Amino acid sequence: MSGWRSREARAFRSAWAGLAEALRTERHFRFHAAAAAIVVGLGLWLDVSRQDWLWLLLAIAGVWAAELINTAVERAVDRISTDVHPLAKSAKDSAAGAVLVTAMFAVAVGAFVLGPPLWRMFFQ
Ligand SMILES: Nc1ncnc2c1ncn2[C@@H]1O[C@H](COP(=O)(O)OP(=O)(O)OP(=O)(O)O)[C@@H](O)[C@H]1O
Repeated sequence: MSGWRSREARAFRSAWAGLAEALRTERHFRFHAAAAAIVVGLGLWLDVSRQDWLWLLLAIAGVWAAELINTAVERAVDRISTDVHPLAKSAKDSAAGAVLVTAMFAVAVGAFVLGPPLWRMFFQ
């Protein structure tokens, strides 16, 4: 393999390892992965439109990406020092806030996209 290709392959393997490690070690990430699996299952079952799939996938990707960045911030902060410090708290709280924002967006998308067909199915 050429140098460029092997560098790309290594970068891809590292990125994949980061995702796999988060799945293995981060409780919150596993929760989001399970939620995503349920949403995808519901989307298939309710046969949502292609446009709605884009919203659902955007919401899932946003939460996963924010959760991975949150994990990276937590580990980088702890790598520097585990001492209690207001800046360490601020960095971790901000990163957690990013996850919260994307999770709220995902809940809204889920309610808009899956709410009406679920309502029709169970109550009409
Ligand atoms: N070094 C620190 N200095 C001050 N406050 C901290 C420090 N480390 C953590 N905290 C506070 O504790 C909270 C939880 O931090 P922690 O590193 O345990 O992450 P977590 O949210 O429990 O995530 P996880 O369960 O994925 O490890 C942070 O959001 C922050 O408010």
